[in-house]
Amino acid sequence: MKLSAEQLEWTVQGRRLLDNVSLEVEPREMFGLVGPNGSGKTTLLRLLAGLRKPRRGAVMVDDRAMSGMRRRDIARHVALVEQQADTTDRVTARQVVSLGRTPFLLPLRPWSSDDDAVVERALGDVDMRHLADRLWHTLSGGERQRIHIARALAQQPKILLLDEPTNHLDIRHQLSILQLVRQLPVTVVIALHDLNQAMNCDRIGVMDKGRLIDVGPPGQVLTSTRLRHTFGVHADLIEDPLDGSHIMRFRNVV
Ligand SMILES: Nc1ncnc2c1ncn2[C@@H]1O[C@H](COP(=O)(O)OP(=O)(O)OP(=O)(O)O)[C@@H](O)[C@H]1O
Repeated sequence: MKLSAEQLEWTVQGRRLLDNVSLEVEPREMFGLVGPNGSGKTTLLRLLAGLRKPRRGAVMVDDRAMSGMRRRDIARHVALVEQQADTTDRVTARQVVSLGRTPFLLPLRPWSSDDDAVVERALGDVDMRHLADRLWHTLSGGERQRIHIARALAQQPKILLLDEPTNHLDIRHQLSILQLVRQLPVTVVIALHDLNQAMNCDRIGVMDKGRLIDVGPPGQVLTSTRLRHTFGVHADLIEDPLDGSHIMRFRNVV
Protein backbone atom coordinates (compact mmCIF):
# COMPACT_ATOMS: atom_id res chain seq x y z
CA MET A 1 0.00 0.00 0.00
CA LYS A 2 1.29 3.44 -0.90
CA LEU A 3 1.43 6.22 1.69
CA SER A 4 1.75 9.84 0.69
CA ALA A 5 1.84 13.21 2.36
CA GLU A 6 0.96 16.28 0.36
CA GLN A 7 2.16 19.65 1.60
CA LEU A 8 1.52 18.88 5.24
CA GLU A 9 1.50 21.70 7.73
CA TRP A 10 1.07 21.50 11.49
CA THR A 11 1.20 24.49 13.81
CA VAL A 12 0.99 24.66 17.59
CA GLN A 13 0.63 28.01 19.36
CA GLY A 14 1.85 29.87 16.33
CA ARG A 15 4.90 27.62 15.96
CA ARG A 16 5.11 25.70 12.72
CA LEU A 17 6.19 22.19 13.65
CA LEU A 18 5.70 20.80 10.13
CA ASP A 19 6.25 22.99 7.14
CA ASN A 20 5.15 21.94 3.67
CA VAL A 21 6.12 18.28 4.00
CA SER A 22 5.46 16.18 0.90
CA LEU A 23 6.47 12.56 0.67
CA GLU A 24 5.63 9.39 -1.24
CA VAL A 25 6.41 5.99 0.24
CA GLU A 26 6.01 3.15 -2.21
CA PRO A 27 4.27 -0.15 -1.39
CA ARG A 28 6.59 -2.38 0.67
CA GLU A 29 9.29 0.25 0.83
CA MET A 30 11.22 0.73 4.07
CA PHE A 31 11.52 4.46 4.50
CA GLY A 32 13.69 5.87 7.31
CA LEU A 33 13.07 9.23 8.96
CA VAL A 34 16.12 10.84 10.51
CA GLY A 35 16.82 14.25 11.97
CA PRO A 36 18.01 15.97 15.14
CA ASN A 37 15.90 16.10 18.33
CA GLY A 38 12.80 18.19 17.85
CA SER A 39 13.01 18.24 14.05
CA GLY A 40 9.43 16.92 13.64
CA LYS A 41 9.76 13.15 13.10
CA THR A 42 7.18 12.16 15.76
CA THR A 43 4.82 14.94 14.67
CA LEU A 44 5.01 13.71 11.08
CA LEU A 45 4.43 10.07 12.09
CA ARG A 46 1.35 11.04 14.12
CA LEU A 47 -0.10 12.86 11.12
CA LEU A 48 0.72 9.92 8.83
CA ALA A 49 -1.08 7.64 11.33
CA GLY A 50 -4.19 9.82 11.27
CA LEU A 51 -3.91 10.65 14.99
CA ARG A 52 -3.70 14.32 14.10
CA LYS A 53 -5.40 16.13 11.27
CA PRO A 54 -3.13 18.44 9.30
CA ARG A 55 -3.95 22.15 9.33
CA ARG A 56 -3.12 22.13 5.66
CA GLY A 57 -2.34 19.39 3.18
CA ALA A 58 -3.40 15.74 3.12
CA VAL A 59 -2.33 12.21 3.93
CA MET A 60 -3.25 9.66 1.27
CA VAL A 61 -3.42 5.88 1.63
CA ASP A 62 -3.12 4.58 -1.92
CA ASP A 63 -5.44 7.12 -3.53
CA ARG A 64 -7.77 7.63 -0.57
CA ALA A 65 -7.58 10.74 1.57
CA MET A 66 -7.18 9.72 5.22
CA SER A 67 -9.40 12.64 6.27
CA GLY A 68 -12.35 10.84 4.67
CA MET A 69 -11.66 7.51 6.37
CA ARG A 70 -13.19 6.34 9.65
CA ARG A 71 -10.92 5.58 12.63
CA ARG A 72 -11.56 1.84 12.44
CA ASP A 73 -10.89 1.83 8.72
CA ILE A 74 -7.56 3.62 9.22
CA ALA A 75 -6.64 1.16 11.99
CA ARG A 76 -7.25 -1.77 9.65
CA HIS A 77 -4.55 -0.43 7.36
CA VAL A 78 -2.13 1.62 9.42
CA ALA A 79 -0.41 0.79 12.73
CA LEU A 80 1.78 3.15 14.74
CA VAL A 81 4.31 2.14 17.38
CA GLU A 82 4.83 5.25 19.47
CA GLN A 83 7.95 6.15 21.40
CA GLN A 84 6.33 6.47 24.81
CA ALA A 85 3.05 4.66 24.94
CA ASP A 86 2.07 3.51 28.38
CA THR A 87 -0.88 2.10 30.24
CA THR A 88 -1.75 2.18 33.93
CA ASP A 89 -4.35 -0.57 33.57
CA ARG A 90 -3.76 -3.93 35.25
CA VAL A 91 -3.28 -5.89 32.05
CA THR A 92 -1.02 -8.68 30.89
CA ALA A 93 1.38 -8.46 27.97
CA ARG A 94 -0.89 -10.74 25.93
CA GLN A 95 -3.90 -8.52 26.59
CA VAL A 96 -1.99 -5.49 25.30
CA VAL A 97 -1.11 -7.37 22.10
CA SER A 98 -4.74 -8.50 21.76
CA LEU A 99 -5.76 -4.83 21.49
CA GLY A 100 -4.25 -4.95 18.01
CA ARG A 101 -7.24 -7.08 16.92
CA THR A 102 -9.84 -4.48 18.03
CA PRO A 103 -10.34 -2.89 14.58
CA PHE A 104 -11.39 -6.29 13.20
CA LEU A 105 -13.94 -7.22 15.87
CA LEU A 106 -17.62 -6.68 15.16
CA PRO A 107 -20.83 -7.91 16.81
CA LEU A 108 -21.15 -10.49 14.04
CA ARG A 109 -17.44 -11.20 14.01
CA PRO A 110 -16.41 -11.74 17.66
CA TRP A 111 -13.00 -12.88 18.91
CA SER A 112 -12.04 -16.23 17.36
CA SER A 113 -9.23 -18.77 17.36
CA ASP A 114 -7.83 -16.94 14.31
CA ASP A 115 -7.31 -13.89 16.51
CA ASP A 116 -5.59 -16.07 19.12
CA ALA A 117 -3.25 -17.37 16.42
CA VAL A 118 -2.40 -13.86 15.20
CA VAL A 119 -1.63 -12.72 18.75
CA GLU A 120 0.56 -15.76 19.47
CA ARG A 121 2.48 -15.23 16.22
CA ALA A 122 3.04 -11.54 17.03
CA LEU A 123 4.30 -12.47 20.52
CA GLY A 124 6.67 -15.00 18.95
CA ASP A 125 7.90 -12.49 16.36
CA VAL A 126 9.18 -10.20 19.10
CA ASP A 127 10.47 -13.04 21.29
CA MET A 128 7.95 -12.37 24.07
CA ARG A 129 5.89 -15.56 24.27
CA HIS A 130 7.55 -16.59 27.51
CA LEU A 131 6.46 -13.34 29.20
CA ALA A 132 2.98 -13.14 27.69
CA ASP A 133 1.16 -13.64 31.01
CA ARG A 134 3.21 -11.13 32.96
CA LEU A 135 1.53 -7.94 34.15
CA TRP A 136 2.46 -4.87 32.13
CA HIS A 137 3.93 -2.90 35.04
CA THR A 138 6.39 -5.71 35.81
CA LEU A 139 7.97 -5.60 32.32
CA SER A 140 11.22 -3.79 31.57
CA GLY A 141 11.39 -0.87 29.12
CA GLY A 142 12.68 -3.04 26.30
CA GLU A 143 10.11 -5.77 26.97
CA ARG A 144 7.31 -3.17 26.86
CA GLN A 145 8.69 -1.84 23.62
CA ARG A 146 8.62 -5.34 22.09
CA ILE A 147 5.03 -5.79 23.28
CA HIS A 148 4.05 -2.51 21.61
CA ILE A 149 5.61 -3.73 18.39
CA ALA A 150 3.71 -7.03 18.78
CA ARG A 151 0.45 -5.10 19.26
CA ALA A 152 1.10 -3.30 15.97
CA LEU A 153 1.95 -6.61 14.24
CA ALA A 154 -1.30 -8.13 15.57
CA GLN A 155 -3.08 -5.35 13.71
CA GLN A 156 -1.73 -6.94 10.50
CA PRO A 157 -1.29 -3.49 8.97
CA LYS A 158 -0.44 -2.75 5.36
CA ILE A 159 1.46 0.30 6.58
CA LEU A 160 3.61 0.17 9.71
CA LEU A 161 4.85 3.38 11.32
CA LEU A 162 7.55 3.07 13.97
CA ASP A 163 8.91 5.85 16.16
CA GLU A 164 12.41 4.87 17.27
CA PRO A 165 11.38 1.27 17.93
CA THR A 166 14.85 0.16 19.02
CA ASN A 167 15.69 2.85 21.56
CA HIS A 168 15.18 0.63 24.64
CA LEU A 169 16.38 -2.63 23.15
CA ASP A 170 19.58 -4.57 23.72
CA ILE A 171 21.68 -5.05 20.60
CA ARG A 172 20.35 -8.53 19.83
CA HIS A 173 16.73 -7.40 19.98
CA GLN A 174 17.56 -4.22 18.02
CA LEU A 175 18.90 -6.31 15.18
CA SER A 176 16.13 -8.90 15.33
CA ILE A 177 13.35 -6.26 15.33
CA LEU A 178 14.93 -4.42 12.39
CA GLN A 179 15.39 -7.70 10.54
CA LEU A 180 11.78 -8.64 11.24
CA VAL A 181 10.47 -5.25 10.09
CA ARG A 182 12.61 -5.50 6.95
CA GLN A 183 11.08 -8.87 6.05
CA LEU A 184 7.44 -7.87 6.55
CA PRO A 185 5.53 -7.50 3.28
CA VAL A 186 4.31 -4.03 4.32
CA THR A 187 5.11 -0.37 3.77
CA VAL A 188 7.28 0.91 6.62
CA VAL A 189 8.13 4.40 7.82
CA ILE A 190 10.60 4.22 10.69
CA ALA A 191 12.10 7.09 12.68
CA LEU A 192 15.65 6.24 13.73
CA HIS A 193 18.37 8.04 15.64
CA ASP A 194 20.97 5.42 14.88
CA LEU A 195 22.20 6.58 11.47
CA ASN A 196 24.05 3.32 10.86
CA GLN A 197 20.73 1.49 11.25
CA ALA A 198 19.15 4.00 8.87
CA MET A 199 21.69 2.94 6.24
CA ASN A 200 19.67 -0.28 5.86
CA CYS A 201 16.51 1.50 4.71
CA ASP A 202 15.56 1.64 1.01
CA ARG A 203 15.38 5.42 1.20
CA ILE A 204 15.59 7.94 3.97
CA GLY A 205 14.20 11.41 4.55
CA VAL A 206 16.00 14.02 6.62
CA MET A 207 13.89 16.27 8.84
CA ASP A 208 15.23 19.61 10.02
CA LYS A 209 13.18 22.27 11.84
CA GLY A 210 9.89 20.84 10.63
CA ARG A 211 10.92 20.51 7.00
CA LEU A 212 11.81 17.47 4.96
CA ILE A 213 15.06 18.74 3.52
CA ASP A 214 16.34 15.70 1.64
CA VAL A 215 15.08 12.32 0.43
CA GLY A 216 16.99 9.54 -1.29
CA PRO A 217 19.04 6.38 -0.88
CA PRO A 218 20.94 6.46 2.45
CA GLY A 219 24.39 6.51 0.86
CA GLN A 220 23.49 9.57 -1.20
CA VAL A 221 21.76 11.44 1.60
CA LEU A 222 23.96 10.78 4.64
CA THR A 223 27.09 12.45 3.39
CA SER A 224 29.78 14.02 5.58
CA THR A 225 28.47 17.46 4.57
CA ARG A 226 24.88 16.57 5.60
CA LEU A 227 26.09 15.16 8.92
CA ARG A 228 28.01 18.36 9.59
CA HIS A 229 25.30 20.80 8.55
CA THR A 230 22.15 19.10 9.87
CA PHE A 231 23.38 16.89 12.69
CA GLY A 232 26.30 19.06 13.83
CA VAL A 233 28.88 16.30 13.86
CA HIS A 234 32.06 15.53 12.01
CA ALA A 235 31.85 12.01 10.61
CA ASP A 236 33.48 9.88 7.97
CA LEU A 237 31.97 7.09 5.94
CA ILE A 238 34.17 4.04 6.18
CA GLU A 239 33.91 1.00 3.96
CA ASP A 240 33.38 -2.32 5.69
CA PRO A 241 36.11 -4.63 4.34
CA LEU A 242 33.79 -7.64 4.77
CA ASP A 243 30.95 -6.61 2.49
CA GLY A 244 31.81 -3.15 1.14
CA SER A 245 28.88 -1.48 2.97
CA HIS A 246 29.31 1.97 4.47
CA ILE A 247 29.65 2.58 8.20
CA MET A 248 29.55 6.00 9.80
CA ARG A 249 32.36 6.83 12.16
CA PHE A 250 31.52 9.85 14.29
CA ARG A 251 34.49 12.01 15.30
CA ASN A 252 33.32 15.04 17.28
CA VAL A 253 30.75 17.82 17.36
CA VAL A 254 31.04 20.81 15.04
N1 LIG B 1 1.88 19.71 21.55
C1 LIG B 1 2.97 20.44 21.38
N2 LIG B 1 3.03 21.72 21.79
C2 LIG B 1 4.15 22.47 21.61
N3 LIG B 1 5.26 22.03 21.00
C3 LIG B 1 5.27 20.77 20.59
C4 LIG B 1 4.14 19.89 20.73
N4 LIG B 1 4.44 18.69 20.20
C5 LIG B 1 5.71 18.80 19.75
N5 LIG B 1 6.20 20.03 19.98
C6 LIG B 1 7.53 20.53 19.59
O1 LIG B 1 7.65 20.27 18.22
C7 LIG B 1 9.00 19.97 17.87
C8 LIG B 1 9.03 18.65 17.10
O2 LIG B 1 8.74 17.59 17.99
P1 LIG B 1 8.83 16.08 17.56
O3 LIG B 1 8.50 15.26 18.77
O4 LIG B 1 8.00 15.88 16.35
O5 LIG B 1 10.36 15.95 17.17
P2 LIG B 1 11.26 14.65 16.91
O6 LIG B 1 12.02 14.91 15.67
O7 LIG B 1 10.41 13.43 16.98
O8 LIG B 1 12.22 14.72 18.16
P3 LIG B 1 13.03 13.57 18.97
O9 LIG B 1 14.15 13.13 18.07
O10 LIG B 1 13.56 14.34 20.14
O11 LIG B 1 12.09 12.48 19.34
C9 LIG B 1 9.77 19.96 19.17
O12 LIG B 1 10.44 21.20 19.31
C10 LIG B 1 8.69 19.81 20.24
O13 LIG B 1 9.08 20.43 21.45
